[in-house]
Amino acid sequence: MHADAQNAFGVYVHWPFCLSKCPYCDFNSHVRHTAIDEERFARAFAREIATTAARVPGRTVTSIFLGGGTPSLMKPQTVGAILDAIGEHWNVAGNVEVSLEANPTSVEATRFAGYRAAGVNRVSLGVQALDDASLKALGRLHSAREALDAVAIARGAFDRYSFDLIYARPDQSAAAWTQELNLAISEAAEHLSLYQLTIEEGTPFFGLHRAGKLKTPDEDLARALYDVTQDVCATHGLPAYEISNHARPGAECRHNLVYWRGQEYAGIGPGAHGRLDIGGIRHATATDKRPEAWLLRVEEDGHGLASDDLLDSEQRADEFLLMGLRLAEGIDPKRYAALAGRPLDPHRIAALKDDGAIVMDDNGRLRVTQDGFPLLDAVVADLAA
Ligand SMILES: C[S@@+](CC[C@H](N)C(=O)[O-])C[C@H]1O[C@@H](n2cnc3c(N)ncnc32)[C@H](O)[C@@H]1O
Ligand code: SF4
Repeated sequence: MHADAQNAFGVYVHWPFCLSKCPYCDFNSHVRHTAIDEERFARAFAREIATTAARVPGRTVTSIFLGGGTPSLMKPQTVGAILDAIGEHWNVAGNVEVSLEANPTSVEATRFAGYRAAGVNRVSLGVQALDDASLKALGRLHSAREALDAVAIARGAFDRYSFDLIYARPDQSAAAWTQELNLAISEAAEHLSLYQLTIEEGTPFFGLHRAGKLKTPDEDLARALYDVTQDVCATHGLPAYEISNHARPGAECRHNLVYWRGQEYAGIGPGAHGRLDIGGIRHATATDKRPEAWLLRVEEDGHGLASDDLLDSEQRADEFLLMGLRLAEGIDPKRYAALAGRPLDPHRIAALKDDGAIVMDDNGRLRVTQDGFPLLDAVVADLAA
């Protein structure tokens, strides 16, 4: 049986606060200049977990991801209270993966030891760049040295750690990125997330880009940077298992695989998304993004849901395609057909194969090729049309 047929159930918990807002980021993150009442938030998280578990009881949690925002601003006791609540309302697999996102600015050894004692067994650090000028341009509060020190602390505290870098940054050459990537790989154990800088609408970078004050690589350079990323990582035993994620085989982030394989997950906390199967129907849930409004809603209603949409078979199949084709393992077209009630169009498959954008492998799985990945959105749009 292929791994994506196995039962998996993830719990995503969103901590929505950061020390400062990075100018490229459009995640649900907020800066507060007064102390955050973590105990009150922890009670609200526990309450929303209880309410969600009542909707999807009896699940065995295989992964938990504490994401943000900056979850490493939480006290270890807050993390412990959240993990205890999950254990109280669902079964938890013996080998559960529990990841926490950390910002190098808020990493210290004692705090990491506290997270480990609370049950976290994997950390993901937002390093973003390994040179100080780029970090400054990205509005980060840490230096490259501090980032590497945080990686060393992570290595000392956890068997499993990963870090994120952003590439295709303004003025980045392929030679400089190759050097930076080699340094990153020498510090990475098993997993790296390598994201191309996206200019998100509504961010300060968007305004600067539109005004011509921030230049991102042109198409050719972006492609060269992408190719360098694939080649250098694969050479060092960290092939891409997803368009932006690289791991030694077996060290993939199990939680993120839940999303990409179209499996079930609960979304807890402000602005968290979930996919729940209730009575054979998939629900797409989203909570209120505003931290304090979410808190009040949970205290009043037991949950902070802002929307709970039922996905029809077409929507479910499209989502399966969109997420699954990001993975190097691709998708099982039979599962698509079962979800959509019709197979993918064989003419479109043939045309994309002729273009070298997709392949059908020996196990009958449909996969996007390395040439196809930079055009992924177009490939998906073509197949789903
Ligand atoms: C939600 S952030 C959480 C990490 C943590 N708050 C930090 O910044 O260290 C997750 C990751 O998304 C990536 N990211 C955020 N905005 C991005 C953008 N506009 N383009 C590319 N990557 C981005 C960064 O690599 C970041 O580490
Ligand atoms: S990149 Fe991370 S630290 Fe910066 S605003 Fe976004 S979530 Fe916060």
